Amino acid sequence: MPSHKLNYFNLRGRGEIIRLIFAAAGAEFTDNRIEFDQWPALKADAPLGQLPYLTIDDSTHIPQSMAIARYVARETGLAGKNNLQQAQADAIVDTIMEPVNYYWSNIFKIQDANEKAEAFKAFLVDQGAKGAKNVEKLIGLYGSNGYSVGDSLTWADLAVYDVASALLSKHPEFSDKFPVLAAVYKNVLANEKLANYVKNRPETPF
Ligand SMILES: N[C@@H](CCC(=O)N[C@@H](CS)C(=O)NCC(=O)O)C(=O)O
Repeated sequence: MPSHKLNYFNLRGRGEIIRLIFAAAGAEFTDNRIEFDQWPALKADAPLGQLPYLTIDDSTHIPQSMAIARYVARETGLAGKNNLQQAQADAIVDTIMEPVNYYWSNIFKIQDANEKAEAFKAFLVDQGAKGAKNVEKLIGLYGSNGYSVGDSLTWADLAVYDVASALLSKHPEFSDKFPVLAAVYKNVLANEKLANYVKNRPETPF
């Protein structure tokens, strides 16, 4: 395997799905966490002036979190066992990313704390719930035994875990509403490598 360096802020954000894939595979990578005050001086090095980007063999740079995650999943055998499973995993990830992208574009940037809390509450009952139901529907069609696709771990499980953990840590009551997501979440944490990674990763606000 070539060498990999993930360049991202010291946050989970759009970079954590990529770290989770490396961790699940037990694959080596350099986790280059950039502090906000370092970023202005480094921005010009990023292919699109944004993070994350992945540096392969110290020479090639790939931007876009989902393109990087899909590449790492393929490199590590976590993309799905065949072309069909890969499409199923992609469909699940795209479905999860719809509410997540809505959150980043519309809720995250609200400055006023009360307004933000109200907007987040509304988000959970509309975009959030719709996204979760759609993901549960796809997992019902493609997955089994706590796996989103087929009967083994794929990056779709890690995407479900990443989003569900942000939600379930603040709103544990959602496990009753979304039992299929909660089962994938539990299954991911039953994986020793992932449980260790999650236990030892840096604490960040999001
Ligand atoms: N579509 C891109 C979005 C990347 C993005 O919005 N990155 C933000 C951080 S999450 C960023 O680099 N912000 C700093 C900047 O634009 O200078 C992806 O998924 O990677």
